[in-house]
Amino acid sequence: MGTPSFAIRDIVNEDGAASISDYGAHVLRWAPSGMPDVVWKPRTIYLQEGKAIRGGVPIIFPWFNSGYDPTLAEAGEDTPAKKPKHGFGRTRFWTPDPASSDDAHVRYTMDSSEIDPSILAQFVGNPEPRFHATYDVTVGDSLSMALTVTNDGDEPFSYEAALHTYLHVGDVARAQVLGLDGAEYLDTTLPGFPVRVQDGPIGFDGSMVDRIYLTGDSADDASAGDDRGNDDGLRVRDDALDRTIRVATPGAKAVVVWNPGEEAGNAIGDLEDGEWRGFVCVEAAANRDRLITLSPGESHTLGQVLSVEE
Ligand SMILES: O=P(O)(O)OC[C@H]1O[C@H](O)[C@H](O)[C@@H](O)[C@@H]1O
Repeated sequence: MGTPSFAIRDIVNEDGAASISDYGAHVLRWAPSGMPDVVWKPRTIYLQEGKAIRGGVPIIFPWFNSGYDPTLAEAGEDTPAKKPKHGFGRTRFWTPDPASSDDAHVRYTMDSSEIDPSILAQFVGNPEPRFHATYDVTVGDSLSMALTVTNDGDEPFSYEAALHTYLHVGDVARAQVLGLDGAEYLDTTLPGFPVRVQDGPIGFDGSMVDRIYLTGDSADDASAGDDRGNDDGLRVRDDALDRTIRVATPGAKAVVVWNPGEEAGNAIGDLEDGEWRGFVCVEAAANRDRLITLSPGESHTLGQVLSVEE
């Protein structure tokens, strides 16, 4: 195998087109044929080892933000901050698997033997986890992403994960996230992350929105058969581009919704002023006390499927 490089793979077929970076196994953009991009990319993409790529679909693994240990939380203690922020999944070169890739599909792998033991020691419940991870991206008129982690060791371990998808919208002020009405969420913009209940669609007024929706096994399950207008599932309505993006989250236990708003958005070093208006992040997640625990030999797949409503 050669030295890892910042290779970018373009997947183009008659139904859609995507670009994927080996660094981070990071989907940089995706659009169904003839449509504006659905997965958002900033005007400039900075590729630098050790730094996360902005936009696209960062893989958050094996902890979210600075990490969360439920045992410590139950004991009333803070989890010591883990580094790097959001885990190492987005700042590693993943290994492409050409034998399992074609003009619609790319597979990447990563093995715990490639990771520094001092970083692995930060896993919840097991300082010496052994695992392999597989990331499958399927490109067409929908985009499917699936992160599968398998416990190859003799002891259980736990991890948090998210597919931190930046969805392109014409103007976030004219966009709404639908399908979470009545769902409980942690408002992580406030001290202590108070639990709130979503009332109606989620809108964006230029202040930061940063929420973890406690949807259960999937957002679709959470909204099944309810009478609050959630029956059509999780989606983003974009009045500026006059379209609706559907977001399925198989294997997720939470959904994170994030837009930094004006002040924090303009302060992000790898974004130009005003670029925060062009996206909303809707993330298939398993984080906080909804993390995933794998027994020896067990696997879990966290997925996200995007499509544009006809
Ligand atoms: O700037 P990043 O490290 O990519 O993090 C961006 C954002 O990710 C998630 O959506 C978190 O909920 C936010 O708290 C965080 O600010």
